[in-house]
Amino acid sequence: MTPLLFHKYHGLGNDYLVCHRSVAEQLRTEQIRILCHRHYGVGSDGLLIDSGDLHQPTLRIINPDGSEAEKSGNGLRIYARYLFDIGRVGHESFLVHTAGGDVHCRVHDDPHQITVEMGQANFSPAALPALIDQPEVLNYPLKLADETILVSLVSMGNPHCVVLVDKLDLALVHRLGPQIENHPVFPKRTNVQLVEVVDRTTLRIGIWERGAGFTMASGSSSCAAASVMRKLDRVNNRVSVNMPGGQLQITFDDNFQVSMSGPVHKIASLTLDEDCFAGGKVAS
Ligand SMILES: N[C@@H](CCC[C@H](N)C(=O)O)C(=O)O
Repeated sequence: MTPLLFHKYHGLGNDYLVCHRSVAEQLRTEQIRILCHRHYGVGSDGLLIDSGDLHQPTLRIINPDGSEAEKSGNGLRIYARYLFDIGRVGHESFLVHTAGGDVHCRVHDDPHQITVEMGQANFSPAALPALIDQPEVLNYPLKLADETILVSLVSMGNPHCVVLVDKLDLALVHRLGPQIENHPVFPKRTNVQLVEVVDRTTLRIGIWERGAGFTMASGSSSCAAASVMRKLDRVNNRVSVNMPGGQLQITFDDNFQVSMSGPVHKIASLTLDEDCFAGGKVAS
């Protein structure tokens, strides 16, 4: 049996455990839930699985509820830094395969700083998917249990539902997040962002992640929120996105190709004790 070796990193407080495919293959979904649990396990906002392919880095992203995500912005920055730390890449730009599309990553001279070319923001609801028969969904009235809110949809390779608010209130993120995440219009659920426009170069966002809940930061959410605000002409093509965990820089070209830059820090390398899986059961 391969030792259960993990490497823990965070990007602005959005924390992930990274492991090799041979380690992940030993884990059942229920065990991943325990591993990511903050009391029964090591605790993380998800698991990043490295294919170990020396020629073509390939990343799988597992949410803490055991579901699989197509893409993750902070996950990609962390994966890039992990590949740098183990000597598989240097400072040159390199390609990573994800289920949500190929991206280019670059570790800066200061290896805490990483840029990911996240690909093109896709405003078609079919891309999320969302069951709304329109070419694009901007400020669409979505009916919730007790209210109707205006939402805008975008796929960054993974699904996002963006809600523009006058003033960001994190309690509202906790109240609306799970309702929107699990709304029947989203057959594969969705990530959710509440967005306050501070000015044409600055956003504040609160995030509710699919399969993870409230998180301190999210890279794909920052790209999604900035893309929708760009589409609505509320921001310029360079935007600072502020989250409870800190700030990411997002830039666009004229075709909505999105670039994201921000920090990553390593927390620890650790070997999991199998006893971890004997002591807890996490609700699915
Ligand atoms: N934290 C991530 C997003 C992770 C995946 C997401 N929960 C999903 O299910 O799509 C980020 O930084 O982008």
